[in-house]
Amino acid sequence: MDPFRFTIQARSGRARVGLLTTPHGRVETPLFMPVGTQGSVKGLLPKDLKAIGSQVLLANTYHLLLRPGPERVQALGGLHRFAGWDGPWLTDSGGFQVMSLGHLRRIDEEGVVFQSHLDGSLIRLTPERSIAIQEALGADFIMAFDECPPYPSSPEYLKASLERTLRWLERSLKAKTRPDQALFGIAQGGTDAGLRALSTRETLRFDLPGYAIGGLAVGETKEEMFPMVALSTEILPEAKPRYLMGVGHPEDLVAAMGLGVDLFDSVYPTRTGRFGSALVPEGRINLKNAQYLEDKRPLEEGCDCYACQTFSRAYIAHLVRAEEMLGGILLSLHNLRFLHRLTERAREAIRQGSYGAFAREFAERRFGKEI
Ligand SMILES: Cc1ccc(CCc2c3nc[nH]c3cc3c(=O)[nH]c(N)nc23)cc1
Repeated sequence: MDPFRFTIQARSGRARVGLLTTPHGRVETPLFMPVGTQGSVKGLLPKDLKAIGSQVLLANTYHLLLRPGPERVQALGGLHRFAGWDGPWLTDSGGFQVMSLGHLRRIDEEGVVFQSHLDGSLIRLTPERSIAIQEALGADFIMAFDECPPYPSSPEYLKASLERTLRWLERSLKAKTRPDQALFGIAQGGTDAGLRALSTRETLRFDLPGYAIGGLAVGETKEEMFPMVALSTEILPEAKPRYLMGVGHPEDLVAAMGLGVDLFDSVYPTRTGRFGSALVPEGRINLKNAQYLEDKRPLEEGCDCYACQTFSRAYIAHLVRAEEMLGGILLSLHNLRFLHRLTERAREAIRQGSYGAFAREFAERRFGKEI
């Protein structure tokens, strides 16, 4: 039986509720995946992540290659055992992080050569090596080795890059040996509609358990990004999960779920939490702002998370000012719970056939009035 079955449970417009089976349990989509780049979601305990409804965690090939190394993680039982998360893991293929983090020295047909951002040593990543690393780490979902072109890029560059990414997808698939891992292809093409359609269609020639929409959330405007998301989900097969990489603002999740996206990731909720901000229905509040020092209310009225059930905005504002670790921890916990509650409510609305009303209500609260 297929270890990665995806069945649609309900539809409302283009939005859909899916059930995705993995070797580490079944998950319900649409869902948001917390980013644990180095094998840890910064400041949060796996048991607390489970308690707030996290289903799939993300880790990174680039970072774990540099430290502690895939062989060590494998020898210690793989990601699930090593990092104490027995639910599904997803690893990115490393190319994106090389572009955005490492000191990229060369990119050619073979792969990329980059300098480690830790010790400056030269490292080569190829499709074959990326797959081997992801197999050693043992994630349930692994990504094909791709190039995410910088934004903006010329149509000529975008075309050459997406063609190379397709050759790298073929090499990634050939290098795969584990049947208990699902390889996702990643469509590129930037914000050029013709090239986006071309890349998506060519990626679909590979029969894969899921497809990622890559090359977006790299600095383009929402006006440029969303037509590409809409175009992608028109072409991608209904029966397979769609993963929009790097999208994590609440309003963007609501819009993209309405366009039929199933999986999301972003560092936004945890990073903005560490920087002292809380996600609320109206948008975001920055607890560094003095107005919260007397505010007895929870971060968000009606939120069921430990931070909102236990502490006031005043206390968390104090922690943030005092640079106490607990400040960032409580805000990260709340922000992730906020996104998990958002996707839970979205799934419920889809089951009721009323996703449109859900999206409208969300937009009214988010954009209807100033904070
Ligand atoms: C741990 C982890 C962090 C981040 C990611 C996704 C990182 C990410 C993007 N983030 C924003 N836009 C993005 C585009 C791409 C892309 O085109 N290709 C790949 N491989 N990753 C992307 C995956 C895992």
